[in-house]
This record gives sequence, structure tokens and C-alpha cells, in this order.
Amino acid sequence: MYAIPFLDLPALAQIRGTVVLPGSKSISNRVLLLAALCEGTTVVHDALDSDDTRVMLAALQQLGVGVQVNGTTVAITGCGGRFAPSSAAPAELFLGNAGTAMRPLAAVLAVLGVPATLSGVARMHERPIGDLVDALRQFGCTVDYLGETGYPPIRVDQITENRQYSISVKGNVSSQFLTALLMALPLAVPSPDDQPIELRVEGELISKPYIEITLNLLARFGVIVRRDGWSRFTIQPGSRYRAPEHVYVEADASSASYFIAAGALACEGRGEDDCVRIKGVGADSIQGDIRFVDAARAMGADIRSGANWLEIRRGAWPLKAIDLDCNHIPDAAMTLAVMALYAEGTTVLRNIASWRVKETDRLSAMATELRKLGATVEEGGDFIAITPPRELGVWRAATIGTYDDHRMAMCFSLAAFNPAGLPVRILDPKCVAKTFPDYFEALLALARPRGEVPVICIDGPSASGKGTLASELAKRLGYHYLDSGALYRVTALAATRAGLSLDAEHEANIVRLIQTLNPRFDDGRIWLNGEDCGTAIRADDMGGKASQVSALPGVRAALLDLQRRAARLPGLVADGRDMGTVIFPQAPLKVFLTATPETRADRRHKQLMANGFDAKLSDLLADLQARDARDTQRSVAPLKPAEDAKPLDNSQLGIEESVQQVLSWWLALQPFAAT
Ligand SMILES: O=C(O)C1=C[C@@H](OP(=O)(O)O)[C@@H](O)[C@H](O)C1
Ligand SMILES: C=C(OP(=O)(O)O)C(=O)O
Repeated sequence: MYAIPFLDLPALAQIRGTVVLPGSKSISNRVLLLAALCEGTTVVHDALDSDDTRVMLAALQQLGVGVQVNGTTVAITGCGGRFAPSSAAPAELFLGNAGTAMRPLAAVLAVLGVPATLSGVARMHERPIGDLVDALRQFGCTVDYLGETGYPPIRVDQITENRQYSISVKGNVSSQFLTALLMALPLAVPSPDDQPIELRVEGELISKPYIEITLNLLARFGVIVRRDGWSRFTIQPGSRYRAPEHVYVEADASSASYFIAAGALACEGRGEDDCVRIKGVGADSIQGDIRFVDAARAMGADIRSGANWLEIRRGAWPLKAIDLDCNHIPDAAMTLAVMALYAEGTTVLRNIASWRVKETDRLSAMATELRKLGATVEEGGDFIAITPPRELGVWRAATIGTYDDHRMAMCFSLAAFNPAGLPVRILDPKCVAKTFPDYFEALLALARPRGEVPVICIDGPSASGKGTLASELAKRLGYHYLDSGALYRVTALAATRAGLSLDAEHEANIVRLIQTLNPRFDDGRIWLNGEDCGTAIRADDMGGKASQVSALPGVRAALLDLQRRAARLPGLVADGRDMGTVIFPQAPLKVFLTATPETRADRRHKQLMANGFDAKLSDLLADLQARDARDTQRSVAPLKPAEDAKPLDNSQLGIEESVQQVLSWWLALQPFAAT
């Protein structure tokens, strides 16, 4: 996950490959709660692990439910409807911004009469719950508003005897209220002698396919609800949830929409593998958002599907504008709004008033951000009409606000395929954690850049602080980090261990050895053929040895490819001695970092002492000066600034000051207008 203030997506040209999507949010949270209401253990496989499911699991644990998480497998040991919170005080449940946790849990606790408070993030306190509370009160439930009437936070308490068995709920704000009642009310009629409960839906019911998911999963847990169309549901006496032992969660169909769209935009080619392949969700899905496939086809996408897979290619191009009632696919419809940027004509998405009460006011947010890209947008009370930028010159490099809405972030990543070749800046990319924490990683693993991957080169002499600066920059920008010096050290270590002397005589053998090396850098560690060799290569004698191998032209050539392959999306910060001059001569920003020999010797001394190595400052200074001389005078790729490198002497600068300096150079090169 990119937990950084913004992520710059370079212009993307193509996409192909296979993506295994995380589990469905709607199915995961329903199944976790239903399993908690059974006696016995249900093992939930392929569950979503995201903010929304974490708040559900944390709440269930607080209520005394057994929860064992092992990756995406979650074992829930239910309480048979008798929650046993650890303290006598009302449970205080924090449900983030998860509608699928807030609404169903509120209903279940209210119907069971379990004292609890339910709250969430600030936006959750602006998302309505009044229609659900009104329905619960008809059933004798005690629910009080702790803040504004009609909105969380709420407190539920013991149920009264003052209940009606025919209750009504409004369906026009959110289908989650009906879902919540359908899940909770069976708990009130466990005996065959109980009265049936009639649940009537008042007014139009929106987002109907989500009710299908609910009914489908209730049946999986042994509860069959009788229904008359969409307006009347009857909960039968003798309803009891039964643990199905194992439940498999489909991949999320709404998450699939971004990859379907990307395939329709940018997967050209006729080969068998020239497609975006989605695993885990397909034609047999119980999720309504699978019908996004029909909408994408109508816009021109070429989609093949099997029971639990999809294959997408670009079909018609440009895409065709559509005019569609999207009430049945409220979440995936947002993806259509961004696809509309690539269509000929005006796309109109209708009957989506519910967008206004989701993670943000999505009608307004979508209109604002699409306009930033150069589109013409009409925002109505319950519709949005999008006309793409008229011509290439109208497209803008936009800084996209995401409003703490995962779908805004995921949708607008698709703008990086724009025909003008402009990058897109996504603010607060970590908001995808609500349903798809590794969304950007998944997208960028399949996408190809339109031009070169952005690279920042940090070159400079030994102990100038290149590594600290480069790795910090990489962290701030969400870029990959290449420690090229470590590659030379790894080579020196492996050659020394293989008994090869590090000179021209053994050059060919060292080159052969490099072909067998499989170094891997991850999270500040360096692995060599499965061994964490970070400490071994940092020993001071390895510095000199690295310098010796690096003077061998064959070795440099063999490592060249390995280093260039490190330039992967979304970008790379490379530190070394010839990053800007030899390895990445096209890099848009090259920094030549220096400090006085005395400053560098002092830093190296401190570093060695901290790592438990003994060293004399005067020896280090002499070594450093000798190494500088060797590095600057060698015939192949001598250490020197690239002609277009910016010099940075950090003798008097703290790390943060150096980072800020380079960041400001980098940001000044980007085309984003201030917002
Ligand atoms: O029941 C569900 O799982 C959901 C129902 C829909 O909400 P509304 O019914 O409020 O439209 C949808 O937008 C949400 O992401 C998940
Ligand atoms: C509306 C959404 O979420 P929630 O389940 O919180 O309603 C969504 O995921 O788009």
C-alpha cells in the first residue's frame, strides 16, 4: 500500500497480464457476521483483508466472537446469537467508514438487545442511518442518536416488548438498511412457534442486486426468506443460522471493474496472452456489480468470461458513449464515468442519487475531478453527463483529490491511460485500503509506461549519504530503490567466497558468477540466493573489494542490465557512482551528492561503530581519499557528475534538508498545476 501523501502515475500505454483480485467486501462482511451468529466454527476462505473487514472483525472480537485470522482464511467461532462482550459496560464499536459493518451490526445488536455504541470516522457520521433506526424502533428496539438525529454515532440497548411483526423500511436511500434487517430479524424468531415477521419496503428500492447477495448468503447459512418481488419479505418462524463449515468468498466484482476498464482502454494485440485476465470472479458471480461487464461491453470492451474468470481486450476504439440507468451497479458505475473520458460523445449515467451519501458526495467529487482533466461535466441531482476533452491539447495533468474515497482513487488511476501522455497525481492513495489495499501495486504490475519509467539518479562519492537520501526519496514518492553499490558489494562477496581474486585475470569467471547471482532487495534488506547478506556486504573491507570489482569492464557490463531492469513503475530512485552518466543517462533528474572528505569519514566512522565494527577515523579518511582517487581515475565509468547533474553538497545539511531540496527539484519538473 502507498501510505504517502500523493502518488504520481506516469502516463500509461498498455496493460496485459493476470490479476488475482481480493475478496468481495459485500460478501466478506456479510459472511463474517453471519458466521458470528451461528453456533460452531465457519472457516471463511479468500476473505477480503481491508479496512472494512478489519473493523468488522475487531467489532466481532469485542463482542466475544472467536476470530482466528491466517492471511485470507478466517475462522469464526460464533456465539449462536448470544454475544458475550468482555466487560459489563456497553461495547464501544468503531466501524470506520464501512457501511456493510455499521448497518448490519446496528440491526443485529438492536434486535438481540446487546448494549453497544456504534461510531465511525467523521464521514460515517454524515451517512444516513435514520431509515434503519425507524424500522428497528417499530420492532421494539432501543436505538438512540448520540449526535445528529438520523446519523451515527448511535447507542443500542435492550429490546422492549413493544414490537410489531409487520414493519416497514424505506428503500430509496440505501439497500443496506433492508439487508441489515434481513440479517438481524431471523434472530428474533428462532422457534417454530414464533410469529412470522413481515418486512415491507416503502418506495423505490435502490441497489437491488445487493439484496440478492444478502438472500443468497442467508440461504447458505440456513435461513430462507420468503419474498414477494422487491416489496415484501417474510422472515419465517424457526429461522436459525447454521454454520456451513467452509465458505469461499468470490473476488470483488467492483474491484474487477478497474481492470476491466483498463483492458478495454489499453490492451491491444491479438495474441493469446494479449489480454487482462481476472481470476476469482466471472459469469457465475452472485455480485450485482458483475453486470458492469454488460456496460463495459456496450462501451466497446471485448470481454470473454467463464464461471470465475474474465478476459478483457480493447474492442471498439474510441469507446462508445452510453446513456445508462446505473441504479443496479452504483459502485462500478463510477468506473464508467472515467471510461467516458475515452468515448466518442457524451456518456450519461442516471439514477445514481445514492452517490451523494457514500464515502463522499461522489456526484460532486466525480464532476470536480473529471473537469480537472479537461472533461466537460454536467452534474445533476441524480445523474452525471461526461463529455471527454475535445482534443488532445485540452487534457490536463491533474492532481486528483480522492476525498478519502477508495473508488475515487482507483477510478482516476485509469486517467493515466490518457492519449495526451500526461501523468496523473493521485492524492492520498492509501484510501484504497477500504477495499483493495494493494490496488496500485496490482495495476502497476500489469501496466506499461508510455515513455521511460521516471528515474532519479543520486550519484556521489563514498559516504556522501547517497543511500540515506535515495532510499528516503524512494519512500516519499512510492518509488523503487536501487542501491547499485550493494550490487557491486554482493558481487565482491560472492567472488571472494568462490575464491576468485578480484582482478582482470578472473574477470571472465566473475562475470559468469554474476549470471548465477539472484540478488533481491526488499525493505532495506539484501538477499543473495536466499541469504540475508546485508551485514556481510557492509563490512568495511567489502567497500574496497567492491571498488576493485567495479573497475572491471566485464563486471560493469554484466551488472548494467540488472540495474536497468530495476526501473519499474511507478518510478525509481537509483544511487551509485554512474547512475546518471552510464546506467540511466535519460533520467530527468540527476543529483551529484558530495560532502567534504572529513565529513564523510566522520559519518562512515559513526556508521561502522553503530554496526559494531571497530575503525580509526584517520584510517577511514585515508581510505576514503584513496577510494575517491581510484573511483575518479578509473578508465571505465569514472566517478564524475553527469553534465546535467545538479550538485548538492550536504556537508552542512541535515538529511531532511537534503531530501526536501531534491524533492523540490523533482516536483518542479512535473507538469502538475497547483490545485
Ligand atoms: O450491501 C452492500 O454490500 C452494499 C450496498 C451498496 O450500497 P447502497 O445500498 O447504499 O447503494 C453499495 O454501494 C455498497 O458498496 C455495498
Ligand atoms: C459505498 C461503498 O461502501 P459502503 O459499504 O461503506 O457503503 C463502496 O464501497 O463503494
